[in-house]
Amino acid sequence: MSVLKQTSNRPSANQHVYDQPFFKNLIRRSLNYLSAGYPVHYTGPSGIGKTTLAIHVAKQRNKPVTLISGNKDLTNDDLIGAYKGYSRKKLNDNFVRTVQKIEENVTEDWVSGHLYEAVKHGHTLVYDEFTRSSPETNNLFLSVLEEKILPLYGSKSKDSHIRVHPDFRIVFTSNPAEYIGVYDTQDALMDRMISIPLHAMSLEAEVAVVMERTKIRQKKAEAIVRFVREVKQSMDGKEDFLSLRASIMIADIAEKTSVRVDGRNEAFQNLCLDMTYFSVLSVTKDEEKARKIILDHCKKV
Ligand SMILES: Nc1ncnc2c1ncn2[C@@H]1O[C@H](COP(=O)(O)OP(=O)(O)OP(=O)(O)O)[C@@H](O)[C@H]1O
Repeated sequence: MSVLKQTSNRPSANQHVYDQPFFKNLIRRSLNYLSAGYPVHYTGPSGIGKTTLAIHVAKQRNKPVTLISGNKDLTNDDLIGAYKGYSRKKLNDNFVRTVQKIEENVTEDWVSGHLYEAVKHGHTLVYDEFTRSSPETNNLFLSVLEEKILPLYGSKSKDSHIRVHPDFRIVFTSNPAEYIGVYDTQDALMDRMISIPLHAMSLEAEVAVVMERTKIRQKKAEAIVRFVREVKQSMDGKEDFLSLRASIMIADIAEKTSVRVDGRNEAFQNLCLDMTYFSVLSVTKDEEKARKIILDHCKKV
């Protein structure tokens, strides 16, 4: 689990990607839902920008942002907190030389969980890939969303719960249920959030992201994005294969290692092959065909 705390709302590097009408509208709606008290949930295939968008939206609320990544090992102790470790106090009273009195005090120390802190102090929580955590762990969120309390189950705390701060909000993200390592989402939890399906970005938005992330020039970024999209299209446009990350990696490596972005350049062909071959092969299952598809599209660059 990772936690990110952010108090400032500096304009982020990806600001101009989100200035596009599609994102502007989506971000405005999301902020409205959050301010009305509803959690927002972005769902969609891997690598289309859900986490980046969720963090961007969360930052817009001008409250500290806490990021929790869902995983099967996430426990109530991680979320709520627990008494861990020991503090030991030893008093050696040797005032009278012949008499020795030793007093020992052992206490457990409370370590707050990330959800506890976020709920208590009114953070905006980004719960990334929440369906990778077990449904038992996610049950905690039912009480948080419905009763506005965080129950302190099994924490040995003398309090049974803490109240949710009125500013506390959650932005969830998830991959579709057919992904490996994803649990079925509980209807009760889904019922309490506003789920917005995200699909691949427009060409312009993808080019803007690639330029943002790699500082590559627009023409080269566009050529790379087009190449990846065309390969994807030749696989019936399967959404969850060859994400934006492939374009970012090709552009990044081409920039850092001075590979000329040109379909006739063998080094660029090899780069395109290395970045996409495994994904294409996983769909075609035919090595020759996979190579041909990639090289045919690469040579058009
Ligand atoms: N608006 C943006 N500005 C800059 N980079 C972006 C933007 N959106 C996405 N990216 C980059 O695209 C890549 C994929 O984005 P992200 O991790 O947010 O996708 P995701 O849908 O959450 O993926 P996953 O489901 O695999 O976690 C990352 O490298 C991210 O930094």
